[in-house]
Amino acid sequence: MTFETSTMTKDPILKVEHLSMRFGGLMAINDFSFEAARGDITALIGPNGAGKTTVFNCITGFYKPTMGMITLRQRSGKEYLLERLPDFEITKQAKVARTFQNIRMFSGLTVLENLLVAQHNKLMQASGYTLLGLFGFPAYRQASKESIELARHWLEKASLIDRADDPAGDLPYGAQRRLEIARAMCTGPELLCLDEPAAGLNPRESLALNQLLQEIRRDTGTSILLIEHDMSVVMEISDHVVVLEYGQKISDGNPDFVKHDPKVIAAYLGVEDEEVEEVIEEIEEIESEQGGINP
Ligand SMILES: Nc1ncnc2c1ncn2[C@@H]1O[C@H](COP(=O)(O)OP(=O)(O)OP(=O)(O)O)[C@@H](O)[C@H]1O
Repeated sequence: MTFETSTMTKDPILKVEHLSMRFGGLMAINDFSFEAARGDITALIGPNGAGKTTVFNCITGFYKPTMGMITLRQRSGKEYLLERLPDFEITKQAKVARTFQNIRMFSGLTVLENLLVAQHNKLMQASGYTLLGLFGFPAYRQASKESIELARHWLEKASLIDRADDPAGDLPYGAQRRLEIARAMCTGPELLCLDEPAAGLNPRESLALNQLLQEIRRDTGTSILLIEHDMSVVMEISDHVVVLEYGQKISDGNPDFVKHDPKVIAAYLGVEDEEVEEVIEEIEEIESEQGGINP
């Protein structure tokens, strides 16, 4: 289950090139390009309505972009042009998993059952897609055993093992968010896309989320792309931050670079360019007093 960090390369797993998305008269994304490195946690941030979810929806196949190329390169070297694939193939073949801004799970099923449902494709394949296969094939029995083991593994990682037999809908909000991530991990993704995973979490739940994501990166080498408004999460766990404003990229670099970038500060605070220097000075003062800032 562990990934050899020594074999981890910094080649891009995802390349988004000249992406544009038009909704009628609105150009929601305009000639947007960025790369996410394999094994990194890359954060996509920006003010409300900047276009972050639209970019996610293009990557995961919910929208077909008006223009542009989205290339996913797996560890094996196999490449997929995501803008040409239907969404189910993006999950199944290209191995991109996602979670949503609003939690989506089977709340009447148990926590464990939610993770087994996520492995449905693998189990059906092992059954040979026949009823007889479901009952008779040793391959199915083996796959079924492996699915339960994988589910238990991710329940432990997400600190949910004690709740395995409870209905998913009974879990507290932060635990439901971790369940969504555990469920996505059960599909064995190469790229995990998380849409605002920290939304609505209290500080303790937020810390548990940070730890889970860092563990996923460290132990599996899975690349993570996340949209997040909570800057404490972004700055704490990201290797790379890309900033969008009005559908265009305004900054791209490591968290330290981005949080001091005048363009980012101006975008978040809505101040004029000439006021930015003044604001940076104020922020630096606060930073030296408190030991950390958010743009
Ligand atoms: N299906 C759609 N049809 C029409 N306009 C849309 C659609 N989806 C998004 N938009 C518009 O595209 C722009 C970007 O929206 P998007 O949801 O991608 O921004 P966001 O950065 O994710 O915002 P937030 O942080 O508030 O979630 C907005 O002006 C939004 O109203």
